[in-house]
Amino acid sequence: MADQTGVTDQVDVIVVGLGPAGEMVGGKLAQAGLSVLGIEANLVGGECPYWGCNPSKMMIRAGHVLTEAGRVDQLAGTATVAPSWRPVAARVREEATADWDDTAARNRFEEAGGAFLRGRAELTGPGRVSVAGVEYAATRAVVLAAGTRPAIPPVDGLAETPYWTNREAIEAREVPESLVVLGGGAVGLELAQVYARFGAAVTVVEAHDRLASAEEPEASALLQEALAEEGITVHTAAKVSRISYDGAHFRLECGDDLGVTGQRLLVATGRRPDLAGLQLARVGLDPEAKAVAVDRRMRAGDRLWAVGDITGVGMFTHVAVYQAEIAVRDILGEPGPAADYRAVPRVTFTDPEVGAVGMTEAQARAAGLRVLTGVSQVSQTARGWIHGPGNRGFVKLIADADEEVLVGATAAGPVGGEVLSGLAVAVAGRVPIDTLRHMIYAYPTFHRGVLDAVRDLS
Ligand SMILES: Cc1cc2nc3c(=O)[nH]c(=O)nc-3n(C[C@H](O)[C@H](O)[C@H](O)COP(=O)(O)OP(=O)(O)OC[C@H]3O[C@@H](n4cnc5c(N)ncnc54)[C@H](O)[C@@H]3O)c2cc1C
Ligand SMILES: NC(=O)c1ccc[n+]([C@@H]2O[C@H](COP(=O)([O-])OP(=O)(O)OC[C@H]3O[C@@H](n4cnc5c(N)ncnc54)[C@H](O)[C@@H]3O)[C@@H](O)[C@H]2O)c1
Repeated sequence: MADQTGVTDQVDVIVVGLGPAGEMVGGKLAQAGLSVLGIEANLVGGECPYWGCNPSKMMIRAGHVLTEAGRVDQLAGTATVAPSWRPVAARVREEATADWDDTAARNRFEEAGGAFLRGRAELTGPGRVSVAGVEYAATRAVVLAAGTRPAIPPVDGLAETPYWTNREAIEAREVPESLVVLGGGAVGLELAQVYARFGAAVTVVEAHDRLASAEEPEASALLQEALAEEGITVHTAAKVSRISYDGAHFRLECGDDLGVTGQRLLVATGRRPDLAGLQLARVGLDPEAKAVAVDRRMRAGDRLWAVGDITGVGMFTHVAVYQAEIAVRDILGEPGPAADYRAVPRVTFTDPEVGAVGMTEAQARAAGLRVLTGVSQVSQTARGWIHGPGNRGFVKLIADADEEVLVGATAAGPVGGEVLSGLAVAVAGRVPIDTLRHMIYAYPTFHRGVLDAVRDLS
């Protein structure tokens, strides 16, 4: 096999899937001296560098530049802005993805000492995996790191249409005249705003009664307002009953009185692992489960570990690589802390950017905590006032009144994901609220809004 180098049928460790999680586990175990076989069906690096985090953030960066340039008239003179998708598509091709070529990542893995096999793996039993009918055995560990794929809802007609997932949206060489985005979560919102900023007439259709429903309701309201201001149409609580395509346009039927049309349709309704395809039942695990259940050391069974999105936790690259480090330590028998998800940070890179960590207010109340909340508005801070146009946002803190620590926080605004950093430390480190109230915050920063929110806790 052309893609097969130094592959033997018995190794210490087999890693199934070389996305951010599997690449890290495989590379580190190989560097530690174990014989590692890494199996990847598609591109070494996974979803994040080729169709996820990196190219989408390059697109978002370009959209932000356009919007900032549009504010010159209000702040600094005059500017004429003429959006062009050409440099964006070129940068995604040339800089982010090397035209979807994983040679560099594969070399990196092999230079770390791993043996690489391109193919789709399935489990054949404990410690055993097969690819294209050839079986491989691992004496020490099989690590499942097969990630997820888009969850396509069973809407009548959808499967017969040429809909986009994140992959086509990232690979696009042109901006459609109109785009319908099904799903108002992270993928849908980030890409909806990018495409709108480059001239598409965008409609977001969300089943839940608010956008970004995993986050604070204040974040949902903020995003809805910001998107509307940019001309994006948002339908929430929309139940799509049928989708059709007439060769030029998609049409979504949402009940009796709403029909939505667009030249392209992006389906962004979540992601699921393909557990049946991995033949999970052959190692005694439930292939119908939503994710592979793991303990706090990423163990999923006898000589079996799972890391990354396939575990259903977080579904972020930073969680995937966090779990990978824990699995590496556990497989090597090294000491170190077990997984702790109390302070998982997450950022939706819209404008305003929504950063959050730990629990939302609703989650804290559902957990039975005696909850205090504190809110400040970016526009009412000195920095927000100086910033002017584009200063929408807030800080919301969730505190455990008995423990006198923060258990969650949201920082939404121009650099919400960066403001989040201190809040993530406060939640992870259980910094006493009294300390947060009496420490010094640099003037005039966006993060000074945290002090106003701390003072507002009640
Ligand atoms: C549009 C978009 C934007 C995103 N933006 C961000 C962001 O800004 N920040 C963030 O933290 N996260 C972001 N994410 C999420 C991030 O991409 C994932 O959390 C991350 O890629 C998970 O890594 P993973 O290794 O678990 O899985 P994946 O990256 O999905 O990698 C799994 C790999 O396993 C391979 N595979 C699957 N089945 C098999 C098999 N049977 N045999 C062999 N190989 C197999 C796949 O081909 C794939 O390469 C984004 C996702 C999307 C879709
Ligand atoms: N910035 C980031 O870190 C980032 C960016 C993009 C994606 N991601 C990750 O990728 C994963 C997938 O993102 P996603 O946005 O696809 O999933 P998601 O679960 O975040 O959002 C999916 C949305 O689609 C809606 N939905 C589901 N079925 C629907 C239907 N039939 N009609 C209308 N709406 C429907 C849901 O209510 C939800 O709001 C996320 O878990 C996220 O962790 C992260």
